[in-house]
Amino acid sequence: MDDERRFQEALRSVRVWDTELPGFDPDDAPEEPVALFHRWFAQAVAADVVEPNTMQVATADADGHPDVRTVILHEADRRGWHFASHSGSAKGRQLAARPEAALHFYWAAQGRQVRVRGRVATGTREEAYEDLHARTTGALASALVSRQSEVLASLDELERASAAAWERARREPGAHAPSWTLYVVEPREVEFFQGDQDRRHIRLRYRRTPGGWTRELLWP
Ligand SMILES: Cc1cc2nc3c(=O)[nH]c(=O)nc-3n(C[C@H](O)[C@H](O)[C@H](O)COP(=O)(O)O)c2cc1C
Repeated sequence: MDDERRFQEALRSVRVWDTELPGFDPDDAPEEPVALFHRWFAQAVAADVVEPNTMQVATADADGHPDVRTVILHEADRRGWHFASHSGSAKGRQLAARPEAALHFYWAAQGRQVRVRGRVATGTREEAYEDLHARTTGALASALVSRQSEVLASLDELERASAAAWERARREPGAHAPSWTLYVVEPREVEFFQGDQDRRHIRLRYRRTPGGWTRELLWP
């Protein structure tokens, strides 16, 4: 059997939501989307969802071509959804030129998806510093290797730069990582999707309106 055939068989053998899924009553949803996100996040942790704090961030480049990657959620509050990265990376440059993003969470064990769209605010240098130094030595070492998304000549070069960054992070825990930047996606629209075995999926969208948030159901 060739690889393509094996791939197709593996693909068709996968079942989606072949498990007990939680319910979701939109009438019981709070007025603000971040409150529902907090509720769902706590339920994801309780349900042992693997790495529920990872999310996909979509941006667009100067030609309008979409781009997407995974990052770690650092906070979700009234301001928005926070993550951190290097200002010189592809996403950093794209956000500097066009500060708009979409976020995506998928928690498979619960058949839940959360989507956020909005403008992206850049945190201050102090906020980025505080955010980074509240994290692990590994996070600091990684931030000190600041050439994210540049072409790498060899794995040896990475090995040397990483070893030097770990050594510095251990010796100088207060070191600055100048390109490390905090980004906050300020929600304009947030959608909560609850999958259902009978495919009567529930979608609840929050839209920011002058008076606050409008909630509406969407056809699945
Ligand atoms: C689970 C996981 C978590 C990640 N977290 C971050 C993160 O918090 N910040 C970050 O800059 N990159 C993170 N990355 C790496 C990004 O996905 C991506 O490779 C990198 O940021 C370069 O993206 P860009 O070229 O679009 O800028 C993570 C990757 C994975 C798989």
